[in-house]
Amino acid sequence: MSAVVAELAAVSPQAARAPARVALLGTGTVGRAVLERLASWSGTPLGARLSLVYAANSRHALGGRFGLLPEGVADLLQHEGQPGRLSAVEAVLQGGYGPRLVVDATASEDVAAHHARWLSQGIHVVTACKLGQGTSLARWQAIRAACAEGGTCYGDSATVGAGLPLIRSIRELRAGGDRIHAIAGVLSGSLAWLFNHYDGLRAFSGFVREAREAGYTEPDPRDDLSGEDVRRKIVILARAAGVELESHDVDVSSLVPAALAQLPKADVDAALPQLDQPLRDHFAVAYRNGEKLRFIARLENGKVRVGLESLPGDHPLAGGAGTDNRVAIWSDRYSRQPLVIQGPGAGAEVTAAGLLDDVLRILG
Ligand SMILES: NC(=O)C1=CN([C@@H]2O[C@H](COP(=O)(O)OP(=O)(O)OC[C@H]3O[C@@H](n4cnc5c(N)ncnc54)[C@H](OP(=O)(O)O)[C@@H]3O)[C@@H](O)[C@H]2O)C=CC1
Ligand SMILES: N[C@@H](CC=O)C(=O)O
Repeated sequence: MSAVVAELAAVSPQAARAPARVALLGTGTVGRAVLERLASWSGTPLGARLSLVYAANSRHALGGRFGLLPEGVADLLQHEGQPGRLSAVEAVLQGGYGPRLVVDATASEDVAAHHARWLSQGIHVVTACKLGQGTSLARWQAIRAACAEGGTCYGDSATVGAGLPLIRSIRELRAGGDRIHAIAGVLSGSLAWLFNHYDGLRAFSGFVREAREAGYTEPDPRDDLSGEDVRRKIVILARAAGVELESHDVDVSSLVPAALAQLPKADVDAALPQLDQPLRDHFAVAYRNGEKLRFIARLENGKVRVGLESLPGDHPLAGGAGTDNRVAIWSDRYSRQPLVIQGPGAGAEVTAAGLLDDVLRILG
């Protein structure tokens, strides 16, 4: 029981049982799945612990002091939502007794820039967005300082491995006295899916469109293909491992040709075939050597690199299927044989479950 809840329980047992008030930002692939999971909890003990009091996307926002029905939110937002401002989040979470939480299911820089502010005001933040902890060191430090100032928690399980126990395992190893020696693996669900399906015959761009339709890519798939998404994830893991590096310390080899990188987002889809020939060439070389293409991030000796590698088929990092992330962690106790964590690393349902698991962990 948190100190605040214990204090409330002494004064008013009813107040101590008040449900947490939750603001959901983002109603896209992941946000919709959060709403579906919340709706499936309706009338259950889990559902009774949370009250969704605010929901917003980039166009509309909806507040309901006494709670919104998750199943009706998408419709209501479209028909009755008002233009939202991030400053409204604090106001709508005010009042009442329960803990206050923001769930960030956006890929928005503006929203990430608010994380530290909310945390310092006593609002917990649970996020799937990596722009909070995976960009500048200054922002990462500000988030940690804000948690200490506000007595709040930052739920980040969904930022790497879509909720797989990756960040948590690294933190637990360190809490148990281990030093982390190295981390290596596949950290992108969409790139895992692409290289598990690409056969060198059909156009790579077609597979990219399929991965986007399935909800595995970032809103702009160039964020995956350029290695930027993986850069953010390995930065988050490295910092959790005690290596406080800057984003630009990571050596990233992008798959995106310069001409494609420069296009406005609206023109990207038509230009995706620019990927086809270079990827066909990479595949042909790997195939001739009996190897598999994998997009790998490595933290070794304090240095971090990210890029496409051609690995023998029986290599420990070449395994897995679908969107599987597969990550090896070497530490004091796992010095010869690494701890290996594998499982789906992208997808709406696993990510939404990872977010809501963090919410429940914070509520204790
Ligand atoms: N997809 C996946 O498998 C995984 C995704 N993630 C992360 O989850 C996050 C969301 O991804 P995904 O759902 O796929 O992306 P989508 O593009 O499907 O959804 C993003 C949502 O954020 C909303 N949004 C943008 N800016 C704001 C804002 N200022 N205020 C409120 N809402 C805003 C968008 O609004 P609008 O609808 O108006 O455009 C949209 O609803 C990303 O950070 C991603 O990296 C993490 C793990 C796995
Ligand atoms: N676009 C990301 C989604 C999860 O973070 C990925 O492909 O892994």
